[in-house]
Amino acid sequence: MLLQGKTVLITGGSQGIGRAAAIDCARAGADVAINYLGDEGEAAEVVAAITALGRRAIAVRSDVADPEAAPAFVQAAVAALGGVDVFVSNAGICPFHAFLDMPVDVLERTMRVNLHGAYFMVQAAAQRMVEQGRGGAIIAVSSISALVGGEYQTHYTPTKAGVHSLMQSCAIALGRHGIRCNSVLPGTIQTAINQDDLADPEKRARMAARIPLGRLGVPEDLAGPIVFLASDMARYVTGAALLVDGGAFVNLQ
Ligand SMILES: NC(=O)C1=CN([C@@H]2O[C@H](COP(=O)(O)OP(=O)(O)OC[C@H]3O[C@@H](n4cnc5c(N)ncnc54)[C@H](OP(=O)(O)O)[C@@H]3O)[C@@H](O)[C@H]2O)C=CC1
Ligand SMILES: C[C@H](O)[C@@H]1OC(=O)[C@H](O)[C@@H]1O
Repeated sequence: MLLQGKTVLITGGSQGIGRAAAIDCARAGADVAINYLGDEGEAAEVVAAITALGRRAIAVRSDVADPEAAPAFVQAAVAALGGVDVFVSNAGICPFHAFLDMPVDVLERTMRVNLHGAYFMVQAAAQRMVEQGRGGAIIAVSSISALVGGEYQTHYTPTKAGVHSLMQSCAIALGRHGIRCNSVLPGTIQTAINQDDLADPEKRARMAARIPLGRLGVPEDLAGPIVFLASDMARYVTGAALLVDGGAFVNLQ
């Protein structure tokens, strides 16, 4: 099994992409700690699903935007599961809004959760990995939006470009410790984050029409690429960005 004996930490693991990644990491042999913010019931379901696979799991409720949350999450995972081998920085929000009247609080919250939150969490995980002295793998969930714009995502796309850039710089800073840092760039994946946006049938059809593989993504489409980057199969891969978008990005005409 690709992640046998590893401990994986995932932020935003209670639903969507984080949930699918948490369960597939467990299926690949890992014990898993998830962080989440809102629904305790959903987090408990993920823990139950992982336990049913014969792996250990914990859920820690905290806001990734809070700098104190990062060391606390890592410490809780170490206390319960024994260490940190893989860290997946996934938690994120995308409150769609027009540019010209963007409220300051929406802009700042999006930056704090998506970018500052990723920074604090990745830093705390890396500190622990360096202390352990056995290397590790860090994967950030960036986006196709790191490479292309969105009319109602002017506050969001810079955070995703930032997360991608964070992984590139961390690959350099942490390479000497045997810690690999990569990002995945999902296209449009049907989750709670875009439920309202994709409720417009015309927009949904337009988004799907530009995807060569012929459909929008589902969270499970990200799980395989994340497990791969977490595993020793990717042992010489660092500083890379893996588009997981059904081909949407390359489809100009
Ligand atoms: N869906 C898509 O099309 C794409 C998504 N992405 C990225 O994937 C990541 C996951 O998104 P997705 O699965 O779609 O979204 P979901 O809304 O389904 O899941 C988001 C997860 O993040 C958690 N979360 C949100 N805010 C915080 C916070 N402040 N602190 C801790 N946890 C938090 C949520 O917890 P809770 O539910 O408890 O609040 C939930 O577990 C995001 O970074 C997003 O930007 C990238 C490209 C495309
Ligand atoms: C939330 C969006 O639907 C989703 O998030 C992204 O990062 C991409 O822009 C997707 O379209």
